[in-house]
Amino acid sequence: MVKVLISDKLGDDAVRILEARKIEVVFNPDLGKDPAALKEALQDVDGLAIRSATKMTAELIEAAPKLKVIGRAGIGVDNIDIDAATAAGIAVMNTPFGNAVTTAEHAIAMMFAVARKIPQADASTKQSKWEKSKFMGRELFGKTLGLIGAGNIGGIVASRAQGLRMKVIAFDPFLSEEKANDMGVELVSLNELLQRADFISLHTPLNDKTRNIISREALEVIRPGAFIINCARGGLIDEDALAEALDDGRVAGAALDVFAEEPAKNHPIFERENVVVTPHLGASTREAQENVAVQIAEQIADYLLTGAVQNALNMPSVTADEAPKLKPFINLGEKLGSLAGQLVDGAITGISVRFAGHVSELKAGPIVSGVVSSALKPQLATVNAVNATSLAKDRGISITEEKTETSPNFGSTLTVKVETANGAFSVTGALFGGEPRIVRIGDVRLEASLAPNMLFVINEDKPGFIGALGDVLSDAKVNIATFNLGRQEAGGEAMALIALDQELSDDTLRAINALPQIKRAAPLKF
Ligand SMILES: NC(=O)C1=CN([C@@H]2O[C@H](COP(=O)(O)OP(=O)(O)OC[C@H]3O[C@@H](n4cnc5c(N)ncnc54)[C@H](O)[C@@H]3O)[C@@H](O)[C@H]2O)C=CC1
Ligand SMILES: O=C(O)C(=O)COP(=O)(O)O
Repeated sequence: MVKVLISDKLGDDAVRILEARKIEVVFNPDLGKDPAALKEALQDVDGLAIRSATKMTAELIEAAPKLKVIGRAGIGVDNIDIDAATAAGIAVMNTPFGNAVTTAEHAIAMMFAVARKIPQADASTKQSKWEKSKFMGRELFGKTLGLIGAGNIGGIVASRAQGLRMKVIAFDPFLSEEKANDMGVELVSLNELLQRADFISLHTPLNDKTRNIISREALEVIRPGAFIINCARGGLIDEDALAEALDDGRVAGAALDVFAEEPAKNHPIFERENVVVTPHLGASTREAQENVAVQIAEQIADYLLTGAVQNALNMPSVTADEAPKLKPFINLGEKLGSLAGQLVDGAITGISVRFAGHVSELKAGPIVSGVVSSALKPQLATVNAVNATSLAKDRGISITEEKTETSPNFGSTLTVKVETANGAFSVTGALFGGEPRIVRIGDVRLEASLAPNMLFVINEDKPGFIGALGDVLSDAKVNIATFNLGRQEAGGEAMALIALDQELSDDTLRAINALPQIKRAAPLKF
């Protein structure tokens, strides 16, 4: 039975959805905070659903031998070592839209809270102080809001702020002018934003480019009296420099939902009067949590049960409709890649996949990943379908695809060509009753299904060879299951793919290679 662990606080709907799909669920919402216990619990799970409290480090990923998917019920994935997950063949998914509105609303709420000192006024009033003049605020109308990052959440914040009649400018190097125009947002440089914005709100992911984007230097050029709102990630701001800027008045106030270290307790910035804080509540509404719980449970179940891939950060998407159509071709591609990868000599420099017939209408990415991972397997033990194309790229191996709509003799064929410095090897396959068959090797037609143990032979097409080969195998007590022959012309070069019931020993292989007609004999494993 497929097993999924939920190690963070997730809506009950997630458990209901997974169990309805006959998945065993272990729901322990406190496990994410206890890495040692989490490590133990990861031993035998196929899927993991998390929020931000669970930190999926390389060490934990390594300790999860069966894990196939990590599902983040939310947006930010900086708590997951995606490179380590990819290397381990684990799909990483998030729910990019489920909590975006809620988080944008929190940013707007925080902007109001810090501009009108609502939390401070609330606390004082409840202490019966009635400090009306102490809590003089700032109006948002007509002010400039500077967004650092204007994607999903930033875009929603922009539209809400425009409703408040604020002027919205943004620094986002990946946002096109066209999209910014559609949003009614003026694109500016980071420096210009810092100098012009009355309110600055952060909405980028945390990565090496964005870490400390509000640095000490940035705080030095910031428009005096600006407010900063951060509902994205703590690591985006140099917190020590912010504390100083708050103290000397350069920054009028800060509203922080997120912190470099979480949970943030006794943080020095809490002592500042002009700071409003919440405990990473951006996504915490009933609506958003329902959305992300349902979405991640469905994505994890789909992936584990059908192979459909949605919202993955390290794999191409495959819809639930596409998955069953792709599956047999992925299998065929893997077999062809494996055959070619086992037979080429020397480091692979290029892999090409030719799609002919109906298969050319399917999504190529997952099939190509299957081909590349199985072709590279004999040379790269760590390769898998998730990391195959990126590993190939790192090694300078060219990956090409070609599509033609017709396939003369079959409904669909896949041809895989693997190149090395010593030459190229190409093999074509098709599906017969949904099962992979080899239909051509190089220019030679032959028809063979694949078995766990096989022998590939190239020989001179002369009488007596098959009998001699049969004798060697029979002496070694190796039974021939199927024998598939092909040749271009009589008396020329012939080829055979032979399925064996037993594994070949080195001695038997030596004896086969010693046969006079033999040009090449190589064992294959599938
Ligand atoms: N406080 C909370 O509870 C929540 C926080 N978040 C955080 O909000 C972040 C943003 O979420 P979305 O808007 O959905 O992501 P998104 O991917 O739609 O938008 C991010 C934007 O940042 C931009 N960007 C990337 N690198 C940049 C850089 N170096 N400088 C400036 N802009 C850059 C991108 O081009 C993109 O437009 C998430 O990554 C997550 O960390 C998300 C949900 C809840
Ligand atoms: O979705 C995100 O990126 C968030 O930061 C939300 O975090 P949470 O699920 O509330 O721990």
